Amino acid sequence: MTTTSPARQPVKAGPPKALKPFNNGEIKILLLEGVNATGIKILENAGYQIEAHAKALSPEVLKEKIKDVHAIGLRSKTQLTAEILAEAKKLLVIGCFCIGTNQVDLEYAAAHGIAVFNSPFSNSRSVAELMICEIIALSRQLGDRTTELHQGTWNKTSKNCNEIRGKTLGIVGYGHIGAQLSVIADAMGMVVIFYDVQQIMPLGLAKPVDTLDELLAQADYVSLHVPETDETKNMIGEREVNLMKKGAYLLQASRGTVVDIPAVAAALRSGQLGGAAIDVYPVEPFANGPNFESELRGCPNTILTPHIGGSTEEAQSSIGVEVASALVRYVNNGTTLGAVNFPECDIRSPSADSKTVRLLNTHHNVPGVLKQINKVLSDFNIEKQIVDSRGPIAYLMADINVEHPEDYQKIYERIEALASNIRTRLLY
Ligand SMILES: NC(=O)c1ccc[n+]([C@@H]2O[C@H](COP(=O)([O-])OP(=O)(O)OC[C@H]3O[C@@H](n4cnc5c(N)ncnc54)[C@H](O)[C@@H]3O)[C@@H](O)[C@H]2O)c1
Ligand SMILES: O=C(O)[C@H](O)COP(=O)(O)O
Repeated sequence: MTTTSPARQPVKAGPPKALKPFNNGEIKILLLEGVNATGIKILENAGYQIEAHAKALSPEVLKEKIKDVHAIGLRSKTQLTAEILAEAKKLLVIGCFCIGTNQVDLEYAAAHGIAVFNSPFSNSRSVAELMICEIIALSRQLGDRTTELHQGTWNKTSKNCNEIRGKTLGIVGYGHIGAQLSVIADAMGMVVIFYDVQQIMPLGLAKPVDTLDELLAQADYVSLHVPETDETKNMIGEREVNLMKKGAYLLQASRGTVVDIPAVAAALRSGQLGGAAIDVYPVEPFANGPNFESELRGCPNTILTPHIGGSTEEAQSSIGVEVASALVRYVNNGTTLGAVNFPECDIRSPSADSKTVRLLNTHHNVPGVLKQINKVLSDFNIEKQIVDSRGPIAYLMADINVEHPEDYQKIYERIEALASNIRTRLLY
């Protein structure tokens, strides 16, 4: 006789519980630098109180405004230094509605239990397309021709104007943008080489080179796509420009600190560089207006753009959705997936009919912490728990079954009182 074991029944899960903050009251969020309407809508639908500004705020005004908010959304201009963050006593989370996060003191934020999210690749295609446009524009001296004609000068010439087909593009930093640029340039018949500190799979016919110097010596066009770090500061200066082929072109849309501007301006004026397209600067004006000073102004065949690499409707719209959704997930559920300065944790939502309370605890990553936390929680049934660490900080999410709402305050106070505590939240 054969027996068949009964089919394993899935545990019935009801609709997920919409968790509410126990100790934060109404969530207030400050949005700066024209965060896209797609993001604002998601935050409005979450019921948050929103104050949105089209521009960055001065540090003095920001210091005041940040005191009262639980979340802040910004782009590349707003500098969230330790000094400014020190004023932000209620701040839970920062959303960088862009790729770069160098404008935020990430370590200070993590040490104070503030998670930071960004949009790692929603504007990569926009930047890559601008680079392609500029490679051709530099090769045909379009900037100079259009300026001359606007001034009434007809200057029909083919001197030093070239096709890009068969020319060598050297990409420095083969990440999201560099790789995207590589694919398009390859399809347009360029020879692509790249240099990256990591070993990355080449796309199409692209080939890695071992050193930056090697790339500079071989490329007709050098395009920079590295982040701002101590190592990339002034990565392209007088020495590097002189290693480039005479008449080669430089494209810079990474971060302003990566290029030594006076060295590049001198090379453009001497003819060592045949042209440059620069989108980012060591110091960028605080607001739009006639306020841009640079040695690059007036250099030959030099395209200057005001940090617009990622400024397309498509990029801004998807960044709005991506970052606002991450903020809502963190505030409402405690999920840190995608955080750039926090351990990444997530647990399944409890069902709507449960008596689950979710504990979120950022703590110092030291021995014995979990023993202390679980001592507090041991009076209750822990349904799920996850903890992860990143350097000196750790983050714990725990769903606990709590029968009596009067126990919420007790749990909160006892966890907050632990010496290891950085920040505690309860959602119920
Ligand atoms: N101009 C704009 O509007 C605009 C828009 C988006 C991004 N950016 C900037 O572009 C840069 C690149 O963005 P991404 O999304 O491609 O980043 P990414 O993190 O995907 O890629 C960066 C790459 O650079 C490499 N790298 C780091 N240090 C290096 C070094 N010293 N030498 C060589 N390679 C190094 C990394 O290994 C990585 O592969 C960032 O600084 C970002 O802020 C500017
Ligand atoms: O980091 C980025 O994504 C770019 O520098 C674009 O920044 P922005 O959103 O301030 O234009």
